[in-house]
Amino acid sequence: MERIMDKPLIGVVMCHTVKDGHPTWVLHQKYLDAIMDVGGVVTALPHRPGLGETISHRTLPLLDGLLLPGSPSNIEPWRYNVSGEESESDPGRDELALTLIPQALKLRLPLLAICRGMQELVVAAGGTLNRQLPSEQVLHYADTDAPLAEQYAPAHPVQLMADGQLARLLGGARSLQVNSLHKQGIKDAGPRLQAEATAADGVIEAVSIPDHPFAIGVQWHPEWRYQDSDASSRLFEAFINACHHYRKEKRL
Ligand SMILES: N[C@@H](CCC(=O)NCCCC(=O)O)C(=O)O
Repeated sequence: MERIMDKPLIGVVMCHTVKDGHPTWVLHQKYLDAIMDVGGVVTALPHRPGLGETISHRTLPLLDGLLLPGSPSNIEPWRYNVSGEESESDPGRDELALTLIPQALKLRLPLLAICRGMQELVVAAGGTLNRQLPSEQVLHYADTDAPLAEQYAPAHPVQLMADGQLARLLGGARSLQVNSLHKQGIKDAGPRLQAEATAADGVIEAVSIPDHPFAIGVQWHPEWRYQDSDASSRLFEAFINACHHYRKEKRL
């Protein structure tokens, strides 16, 4: 039987919002359930502008993995050298995520980045975002008034790169139907990232850092009813396996 101390500890970056006038931390339970179901334990990472570096340095040594979840908020465009205002921002999250990611990459700490999280991985790795994806060829954004099951239903296919990390991890799959709840997306993945999946309009929908044990970002939401999808289950299991491995190596 697995001992308590053998379970990998996964840090999950929180989202900040204002609810009924109260500054509030939010995180959909589905992200935490997926991690705990496959054998991890989670610790929430709230943040504050100005404290990103400190939080990063104090928490990373304790972690065996990092999950960057989705969020309705957007990364402020100045973070990738684009001018303009961002009305749906979460500056503390930008700061923490963009501090944690380079350090996690250096430590070879496993990292799974979902939707906004994948966009953070792109920006941290020197890439840029398209702030408003076109929707003529592929509809990337679901109607937020629709029932959740409809919003998170498979929306379009992505082609997986042959011999890519993701394709390998998904048992050699060549394509995948994915849900789609993002208005922004990758414009230029930058020099460090490997494209792992692409939508029919050419938008890169999944990336990885080559030569890293597990640094994968997906633009879709594998955590949504992950048990019903072989691909999503495999992704979370592979992530936790990498976290187990990291933990073991760290303790040697
Ligand atoms: N705001 C960004 C990122 C989109 C995103 O992360 N959506 C998540 C929706 C809520 C969830 O299920 O966690 C964009 O619009 O591109």
